[in-house]
Amino acid sequence: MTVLIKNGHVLDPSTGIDGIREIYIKDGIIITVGSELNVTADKVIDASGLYVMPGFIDLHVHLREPGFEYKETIKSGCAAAARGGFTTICPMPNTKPAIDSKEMIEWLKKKEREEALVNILPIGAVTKGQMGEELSEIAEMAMAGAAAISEDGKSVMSTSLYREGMIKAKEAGIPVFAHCEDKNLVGNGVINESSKARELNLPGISNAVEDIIAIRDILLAKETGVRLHLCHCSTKDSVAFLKWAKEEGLPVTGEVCPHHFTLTDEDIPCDDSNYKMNPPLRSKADVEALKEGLKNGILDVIATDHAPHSKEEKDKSFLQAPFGIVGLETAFALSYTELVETGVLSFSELVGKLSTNPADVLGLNRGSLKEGWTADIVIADTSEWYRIDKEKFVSFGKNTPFHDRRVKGRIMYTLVDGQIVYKAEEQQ
Ligand SMILES: NC(=O)N[C@@H](CC(=O)O)C(=O)O
Ligand SMILES: [Zn+2]
Repeated sequence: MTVLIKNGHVLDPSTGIDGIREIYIKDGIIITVGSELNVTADKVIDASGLYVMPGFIDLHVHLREPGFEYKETIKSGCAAAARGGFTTICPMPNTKPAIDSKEMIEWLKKKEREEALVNILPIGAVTKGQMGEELSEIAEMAMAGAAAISEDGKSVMSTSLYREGMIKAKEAGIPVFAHCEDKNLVGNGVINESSKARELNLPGISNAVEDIIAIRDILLAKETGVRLHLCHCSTKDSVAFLKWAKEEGLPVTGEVCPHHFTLTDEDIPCDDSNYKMNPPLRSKADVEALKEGLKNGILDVIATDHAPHSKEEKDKSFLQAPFGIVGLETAFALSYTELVETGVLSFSELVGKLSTNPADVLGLNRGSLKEGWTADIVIADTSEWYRIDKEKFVSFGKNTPFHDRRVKGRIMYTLVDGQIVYKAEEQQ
């Protein structure tokens, strides 16, 4: 099976290519990237006027299976990923049961082979059942294919247990992905602690809830030498701590979600739980610091924290609805519009944050259009403004604050292993 992608503007920070090229693919492998290749192929994709990039890699998604299939399944989550241009996704372990054993990782890998449209790299829980009491089988999970460990959804509050887990992760050669939230400090907070919280009469979540754990985890990484990745950074001090960690030469990276650099707490119009997520939408000063962090390379990765919930759950009030919003099908457009159109990042830098850098966090041979590498490729149109329509989402979750938002950046094709797994309606 051969594929030729013609006339597209290839944008690949890993090779520095930024211009019109042809890509020739055979049996799922990129054979040649060049000009006037003079080859015939079983399938030709005309990418005139479009950008051709390495497939995006999302280090932070929630697929909800097993246990919460009414929110999302592996199949529907993968379809949403493909529609969003993501060719590899890392599901977090906060399912029921939690992904906390070799058997559960093997189960997920089997599901990937049987029904996943995109690559799945599972993340194992730090503690058994995410109960924070006993470490899970970290070495065994790594052997079975866990790409990292994380307690996402919460922090491991026992510092000594977490330190032990980090040592195990280092021995197993996998990173730790940290959700930074001090459980004792957060109380019943549901929204950023600010005038908005007072206006809506809702209990607040202060920046310190995140910052205290962020610096603790960085210090633990310094002591143990484990590779640490801070999930969904939302505060200016998280960025400052990451900067310090990098200056110290620690193997620490940071991720930010599109909603955290696109919206502030001031944008919350009323008691609408589509604006409720963890960490919460923060202040203007925090958003500015996140953008600055993206620009100067302190924040390496853009991840979605795709957190689907049912309509019934999200129809509840801010106080009662669960935390989380969907992100796979809006991430590229929001990032392109908010960062590239405004000049915060070059387009190539954005592609780095969505593909090359997340690949580097996990040490993957992906996130590049190098010859000889797997043909995981995304093709996008950035020429036209359009409005996000949640009714078009293929994710079961429609819980987004971005319905009807004007954006640029539409995914036209997604290829995994050289196979088209998504094609925009307009191209069908
Ligand atoms: N981010 C969220 O608000 N929710 C996530 C958990 C998480 O990523 O912390 C979820 O699983 O729903
Ligand atoms: Zn989290």
